[in-house]
Amino acid sequence: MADTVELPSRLAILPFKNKVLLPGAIIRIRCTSPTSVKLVEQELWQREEKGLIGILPVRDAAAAASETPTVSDSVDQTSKVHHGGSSDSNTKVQNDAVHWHNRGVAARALHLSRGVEKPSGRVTYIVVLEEMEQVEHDPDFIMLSRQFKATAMELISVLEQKQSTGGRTKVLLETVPVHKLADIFVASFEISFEEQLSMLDSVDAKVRLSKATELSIRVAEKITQKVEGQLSKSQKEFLLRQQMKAIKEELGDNDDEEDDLAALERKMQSAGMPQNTWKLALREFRRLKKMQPQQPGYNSSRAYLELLSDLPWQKASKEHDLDLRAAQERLDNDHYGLVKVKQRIIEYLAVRKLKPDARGPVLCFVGPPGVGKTSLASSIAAALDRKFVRISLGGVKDEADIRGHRRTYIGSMPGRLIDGLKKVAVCNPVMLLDEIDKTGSDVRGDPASALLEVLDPEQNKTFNDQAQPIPPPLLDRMEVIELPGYTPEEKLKIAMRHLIPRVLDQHGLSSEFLQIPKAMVQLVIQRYTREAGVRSLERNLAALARAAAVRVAEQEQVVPLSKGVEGLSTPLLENRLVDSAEVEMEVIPMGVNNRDISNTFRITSPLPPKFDGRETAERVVTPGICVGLVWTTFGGEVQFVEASTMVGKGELHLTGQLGDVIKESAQIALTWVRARAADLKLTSAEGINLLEGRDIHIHFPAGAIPKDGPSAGVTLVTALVSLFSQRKVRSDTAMTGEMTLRGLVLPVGGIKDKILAAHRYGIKRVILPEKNLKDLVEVPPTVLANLEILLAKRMEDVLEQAFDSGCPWRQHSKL
Ligand SMILES: Nc1ncnc2c1ncn2[C@@H]1O[C@H](COP(=O)(O)OP(=O)(O)OP(=O)(O)O)[C@@H](O)[C@H]1O
Repeated sequence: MADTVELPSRLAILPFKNKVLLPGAIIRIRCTSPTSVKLVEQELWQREEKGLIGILPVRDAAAAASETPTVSDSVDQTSKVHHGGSSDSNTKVQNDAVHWHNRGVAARALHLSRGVEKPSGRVTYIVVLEEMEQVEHDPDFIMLSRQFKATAMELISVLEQKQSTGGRTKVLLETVPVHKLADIFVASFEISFEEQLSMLDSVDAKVRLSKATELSIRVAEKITQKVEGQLSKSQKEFLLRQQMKAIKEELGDNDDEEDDLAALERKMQSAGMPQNTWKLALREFRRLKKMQPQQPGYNSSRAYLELLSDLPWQKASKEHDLDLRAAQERLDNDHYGLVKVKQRIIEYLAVRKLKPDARGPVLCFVGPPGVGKTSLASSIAAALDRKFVRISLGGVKDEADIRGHRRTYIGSMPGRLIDGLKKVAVCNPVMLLDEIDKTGSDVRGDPASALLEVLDPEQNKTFNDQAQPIPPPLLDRMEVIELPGYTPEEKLKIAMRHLIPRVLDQHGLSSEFLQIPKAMVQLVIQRYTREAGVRSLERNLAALARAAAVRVAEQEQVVPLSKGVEGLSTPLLENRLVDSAEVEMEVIPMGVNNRDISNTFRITSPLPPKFDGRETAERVVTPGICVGLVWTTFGGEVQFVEASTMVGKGELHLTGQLGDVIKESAQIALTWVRARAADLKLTSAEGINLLEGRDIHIHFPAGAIPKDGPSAGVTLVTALVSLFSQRKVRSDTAMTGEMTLRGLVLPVGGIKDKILAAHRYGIKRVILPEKNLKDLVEVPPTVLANLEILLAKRMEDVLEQAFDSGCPWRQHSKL
């Protein structure tokens, strides 16, 4: 820092061409003109102590041309002016043409060196000058200085991001008195001559400080603009923040950022994090406090801490003493049937009651849609008096969706499980991970492995699964509970006891207003739905309720109506069922304005029902078509197989959504039939051997359900034999089973579901592998009573049963 010195009343003036020595700055100049050399010699060189000199800017001729008379080329002249005076350049200068600025600074020579140019022998001086300045003690000045220092720090950070120049400048910040920094900074900026002059003209150091702050912000902005893309946005933000900060400080407002951080800290403290998490959070918080909001990582660090504070570390649903009877009642009230499943749940609850900290099982519900997997999970939650959260994993391909992103990743988000916990806001919910089988894996990692970690440790979770491949190690951690499809009788009971009351309630109706008779529900089940679960049934019932709601609402407005009013017999339910129906419904008396306004009515829709039990008969009209029973993600399904043939090279073509296993089965079937072609004497109506020089095309037409699995073997052979022998298979018969190349019929899975499907389609006869006999115990007797079950050991047995007149094989072969 320059010492404070008494300035002499007269000072020699050195002109400074197009440059300004700003207060606080240090500058190195080279004096070459005879006048300035003389001045330096007199005023500085020949003195013993460090000399003082005045520095006054002068305008270059070109720069001044537009506004002032031409100045001499050589402005390197000296003049004597009163220090600090605002002497008028027009009156005091020797040469009128020179455009002297009216304000300058007093400078002290820090260093002098003399040189002699060769060969001219001209003497030159190099002078290092420092502006002399008085130290201020004004509190406002000190405040402004500090404010400037903060801005300077920010500017340095911006510079650091651009280039690594921070080190030296930072040292400057530490060592140079704050009030001088402004001048030094401004002196180093690339600003216009005019701006420099304006700085110089600000004699008041406080004004200079404010100007310097402003300039620093502008310079930072300029740099920011130069820095490409995304950075510019964050830095602009920073600049705005700085400006806001400066304004706030000016107004004496509290700093927002600090307030925010203080609030975050309070939130963290009250979140009740466990010790190790708390330590981690605290470390992160300290890091955050040191960061500038525009700094990369600030936002993600903050979001992370916010999330940690938001998680329900301590908040739990209160655990009541488990009342097993009440839990059983609850499960029974919510769900019809599902005896085994409910029993398993009660067992689990009993174990929990005896050993509350026991590691609970992860239950994995497997079954077709609409069989109550989700609602059962929510019942478990209700029975446990806990909150319920359903997390859909369908379509998750990225491990980060489960595990969460790395915190430092831009736009990072917590995983779905943590997100679920945050939403449910308690730490002990019943969590349903829905559609776990629908997760896939790709380059972004394997969600299943992340799930494995999640499910392995102490947590009790309920799992919803639709029986597509789940990696074995993951499946290993779960207890699989199957929920098969329902029989029509079970569906009827579910509808009467559960679905109808719920649907009515959802539509603002009650059984007082609307009664849907049993026969009608049966009709809906048989003719309008063909599903393993009850979702479509529920939708149809809801459609009826909506129709009734409209009518009830209309009646409320258009009263009074007497009994038997014609208006009510209009096609109320037309188009209300999924595809309309011929149904009867009763709206029983209800009171509106104390009057009975309703009655019974009948609706007849001209539209045919969706399913009428004739479908299989209609489809199995030509040879080559056969009815198979398959297992898909929708439970058991009836599947039509169509085989046809055309001239070709004996190739096999398969179409439909098929898996590899079915393709293999088709190859085996064809090989088997070919091997027996001679015995079968398979010829077309025209007497051509159908296997010679012909391509075979097999198509699986129904729906867009991907089919895989081996259970189509016998169906494929039957379809081929039917095609080649040109004989129709029985349309009331469906079959399932795999077979070997030698014709042995092998058992297959999903028998119960397949039989339920056959029953839904109105099929009367089912051909099963003999070894599947044991599976029939699972099939409800009401369903079995309506079916003829035929057991097959060899392929010939199947063929024997599939055709009206016995096996074409037997007719043709000697076997
Ligand atoms: N046994 C039952 N008793 C009473 N209601 C049932 C029963 N089974 C299913 N439901 C009802 O059927 C509807 C569909 O069930 P839910 O949504 O739980 O099926 P889901 O098996 O989870 O289907 P998805 O696999 O497609 O999610 C729900 O309203 C549910 O309450």
